Formats: sequence, structure tokens, C-alpha cells
Amino acid sequence: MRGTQTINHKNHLEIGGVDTVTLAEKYGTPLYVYDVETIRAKSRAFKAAFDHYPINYKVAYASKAFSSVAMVQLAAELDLALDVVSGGELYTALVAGYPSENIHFHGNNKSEQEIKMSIEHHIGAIVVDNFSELEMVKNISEMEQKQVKVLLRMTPGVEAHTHEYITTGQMDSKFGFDLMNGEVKRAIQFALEAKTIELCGLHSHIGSQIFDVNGFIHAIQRVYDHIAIWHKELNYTPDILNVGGGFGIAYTKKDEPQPVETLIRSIVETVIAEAEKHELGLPEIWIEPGRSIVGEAGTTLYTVGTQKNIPNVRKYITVDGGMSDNLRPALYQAEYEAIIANRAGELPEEHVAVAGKLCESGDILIQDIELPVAERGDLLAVFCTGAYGYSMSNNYNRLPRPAVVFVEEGQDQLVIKRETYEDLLQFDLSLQTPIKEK
Ligand SMILES: Cc1ncc(COP(=O)(O)O)c(C=O)c1O
Ligand SMILES: N[C@@H](CCCC[NH3+])C(=O)O
Repeated sequence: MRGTQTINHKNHLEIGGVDTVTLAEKYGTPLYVYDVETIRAKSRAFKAAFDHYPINYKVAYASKAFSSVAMVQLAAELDLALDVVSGGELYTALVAGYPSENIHFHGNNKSEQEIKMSIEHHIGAIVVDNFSELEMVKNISEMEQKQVKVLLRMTPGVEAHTHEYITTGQMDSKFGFDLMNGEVKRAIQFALEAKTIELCGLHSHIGSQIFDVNGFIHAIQRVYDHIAIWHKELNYTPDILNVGGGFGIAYTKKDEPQPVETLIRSIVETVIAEAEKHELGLPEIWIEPGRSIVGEAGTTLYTVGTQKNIPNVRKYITVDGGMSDNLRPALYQAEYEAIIANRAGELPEEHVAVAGKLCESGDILIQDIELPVAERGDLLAVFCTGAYGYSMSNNYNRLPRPAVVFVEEGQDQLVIKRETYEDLLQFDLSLQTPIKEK
């Protein structure tokens, strides 16, 4: 059990003081349930870890992990800065009333429209990824006659030990200016010379679901070796050093992430040591966690449907969702834990695979899990689905996307409505004219 999860007197899983069986009856399944107190606690933990040090810092929530109007409003309430990676995420933040000066915009191929939108709304910083983007930012800001705040994203050449699809810090990456081949230095020179660009600092992000703090330490040390040179040659030191996100969480008992305090201590103490070593002032340190803020807060509720038993091979139990609401097992072989939420206290009796209902053999949510014997209509709760679940959900097989509810202190609140069949067809147009002349 995580966060505020408990088993109540009816033997049901309760989250945030709300019975999950009641939630499933009220909103239907599949259903994403977010434990708001867990989101608050994670945010507090990051800030408390920084507060030990006499430094300026910013904790930005990476909204790609889960973006919605209510989530952005919660981030604002928790005084988190906001990382967006598309016009859509920026639009969500603006509609949510999030203060634009606290937003920074990522991405390796921002469109002209996205850059214009960022400049128009005076967002906190555009994190520029490559030279063609840097030129676009310069040209657009000159045309608009507006100053634009910029961070430069560097690829530090550090391998993070995680799934190969989610490492980003290695040299052969589509993201960022290469630190080792002199690109970053040229980008700094370009930005310093551009009159409409205010170069606020540097950024690196080495990957996601990282357990080993050494990746961050090596990246910071490597960046500082270069900062010392840029200081001498260009008289430039960054006011902001954004070390990205990527802090891992425990999806299963096998996962052993470092506590937030250890991670932040290592990051901050490495920055302090490097700045002292090179006799440089301390930058403001920014981080941008996504998964570690919302991942553990999310639980997906499914209804168990059909079963298939292949004697001596495997028993499948099938739920009413799958890779359309959680792509991670199919994409990264991600592993999850689950319980039968309406019989939460029962002991496991058999090994099963949890299959989704989509028309793909790879649509298996959990390959092997021990559960009580499941029956049609049981409620399956899959834990730790708060990050990159809803945000990577899709309508494959024309499945409507599930609803999202927030729960806290015995109250539940619908924050994203379930899609309907009509919603699925909202952009479809009927065939008007014969396509082929007879
Ligand atoms: C630039 C950047 N910042 C922050 C994040 C958030 O990562 P995570 O959700 O693993 O903390 C990502 C995703 O990997 C990212 O690409
Ligand atoms: N979507 C990924 C993480 C990628 C993060 C974005 N750079 C996941 O589910 O783990």
C-alpha cells in the first residue's frame, strides 16, 4: 500500500479516504484515480530537500507526465514551476490560469507557432534544443520586438542506466547541443550576441526512471569542466543550471529508487563543490521531475472480464482497458503491481497474466502476478500509473479514453471526463462526394 491507500472494513481498497468500489460504481472503469495527498507529499519532499541549503532553486513539474487543467492548477497551488513540451501543454497551462512567467518550454522541434505563442505569453524560458531553433527564436523575437528568456539544452554525453528508449544524455541523442564537440560553446556565443535573447542558463536531462544518482553527478561535473572554460573564454557563467528530471520510482518491489533527499543532496552538493572548485558563483538550481511527483499517486481501476486458461502454460485474466490507457508495458516492458480492489485483503492464490482488451498480442499489462482467484466483475487496481498513463493514452481500437478523478480526505472530484463514442467521432466527416469518377 502506498500513500493514503488502506483496506477498509468492507475489505475494499480505499484511496484518499474514498472506497475504490464506490468510485468504480460512480464513474465506471477503466478509471484513473489520483491520490492528491501523495502529489502534495512528493512536492514537499523535493522542496524540503533543497531547503537544507542556502541556494536558490526551482522545482518544476514536468507536465508531460500528466497534464490536465486541474493538475496544472494543483501544481500552481503547490508552488511548482511548470515544464511544458508542446503548444497543447502550454495552452492547458494558460487555460488553467497558471502564471506564464513560471513556465518553461521544452522540445526538440518547436514550431514557429509554438515559439510565437511562448514569446507572446512571456513565458519564463524557452529551452532551446538546437541551432535551427536558436535561429528561429532569434528571428521571431526580433520580428516581434520582444525579449525572450532562453536556456540551452546540452547533451552531456552521460549514459543513464535506464531503458534505452528513455535515456537522453548520451552523445547519440536527438536532444540538445552536444557538450563535448563544442556545440554548446557556439550556441552560448550566438545567444550572447543576439540582442533579443536573454541567456538565463543551461539545461541537461539525462533520462527517465533513473535510480543511480551517479549519472546526475557525472553530468554536473562534466558540465562544470566546460563552464570553467566558458567563464575564461567567453566571460560567461550560467545564472540557472537546470539538471532536468528523471528521478525513478518503485513500480514494483524490485525497484529501489534513491530517496528524494539523497538525490537532491547529491545534486546540490556536487554543484556547490564544482562551483567552489572553479571559483565561480552559485547558480540557481532547477529540477523538473514528472514521474516522481505524480507516478505513485495514480492507480488505475479496471473491471475483470473474460479469462483464458492454457493448462501448464498460463492463465490470462482480461480487463476492460489495456495499452490504450497504459502504453508503458508494451513500449518499455514496464512492470506493475496490482490487487483485486473489492477483495483487497485476500491472500494471493494463483499466478496469472493480466491482459488488456486491445487487438494486439503485446497488450499484456502484467506478465506474471499472484492474485486471489479473480472472477468476472472483480475490480482490479493497478498501482503507480500516475505518470505517462493518461498522457500517453490513445484511442486505438476506438476505445474511449477513461475518466480521471482526484481523491483527498474522503472526497472525490472528477477532473477529466470519460470520452464517449460521440467524442470519438467529433472530428470524423462523412464522405460527401464520390472519390473516384465512375
Ligand atoms: C527535458 C525533460 N525534463 C523532464 C522530464 C521528466 O522526466 P521524469 O518524468 O522522468 O521526471 C523529461 C522526460 O524524460 C524530459 O525529457
Ligand atoms: N514516457 C516515458 C518517459 C519519457 C519521458 C520523456 N522524456 C515513460 O513512460 O517512462
